[in-house]
Amino acid sequence: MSILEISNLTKRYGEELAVKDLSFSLEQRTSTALIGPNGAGKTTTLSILAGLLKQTSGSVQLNYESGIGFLPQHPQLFPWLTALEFLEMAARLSGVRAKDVRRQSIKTLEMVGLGSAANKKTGAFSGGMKQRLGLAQAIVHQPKLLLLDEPVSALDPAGRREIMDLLKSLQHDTTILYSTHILNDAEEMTDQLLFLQHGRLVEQGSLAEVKERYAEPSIRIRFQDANCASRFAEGNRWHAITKGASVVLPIDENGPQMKEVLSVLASSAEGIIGVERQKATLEEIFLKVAGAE
Ligand SMILES: Nc1ncnc2c1ncn2[C@@H]1O[C@H](COP(=O)(O)OP(=O)(O)OP(=O)(O)O)[C@@H](O)[C@H]1O
Repeated sequence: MSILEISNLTKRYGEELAVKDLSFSLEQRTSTALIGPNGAGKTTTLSILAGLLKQTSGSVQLNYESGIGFLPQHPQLFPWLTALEFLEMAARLSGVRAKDVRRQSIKTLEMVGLGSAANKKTGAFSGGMKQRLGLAQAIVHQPKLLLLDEPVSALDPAGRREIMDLLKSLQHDTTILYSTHILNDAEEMTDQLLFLQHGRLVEQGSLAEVKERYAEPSIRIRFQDANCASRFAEGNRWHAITKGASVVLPIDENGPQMKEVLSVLASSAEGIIGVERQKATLEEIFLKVAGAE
């Protein structure tokens, strides 16, 4: 069952059309990545869904009663409060029962890796710590729907890893819609991908579907080192692209040219480690989708 249905959502800021005729739905307990370049309309969409902004037209239908958790792109924390004071306030505002506020706040701070900073003032927090506390206020009341605007962009790789793992652990009973610029993260946790460009949905589907749609037949030949790779690529007739110690050939592994490539590899190339089918990364697909507009 879908938990949220968005139909023909449009938002204008005066003359500026920030979101155009957007339709999609979120199935229960799935995660959806909203990706797109700067100004694509991600924040506008999430803010409408969170009820902070009113759409110009179109509908948002929420098919359940319980609350929503929202992490804005730049969470407002009160610098004079400690992390625990802030989170207790957020817990009360989002309807956590008075007797559970303290326990639930401490538990949530621990979940986001801020257990030892509970009594520090948020004014002294680093960007990453602020992001974690922002996430804590979004999940402190255990919402069934989480809307997260760039949840990991302010974090370093280790912090991103930790928060992605936390989000994945929430997935079993939460529906998550998050925007991100970091395509590796989207690749890691997503049941549905939504590509926004100039406010329009330009591509949509599961990661596997989208990858299949943009898959271009090619093979990657891995060599011991970059010298072997460039020697093989030199003067070749397959439009080879050398990438470090690998050579990518834009040919179909099941096509007629493959036999020829294999016979050259068998007879002359040194330092070959392996041959594999080349898979498109989300980054490459994103550039293609964005470039095609
Ligand atoms: N309050 C506003 N008034 C006027 N125009 C706005 C306002 N907020 C956003 N816009 C415009 O709407 C468009 C979409 O902006 P939005 O912030 O939703 O994009 P985004 O995908 O979240 O971008 P980013 O990745 O940079 O956060 C942009 O062209 C932006 O300039």
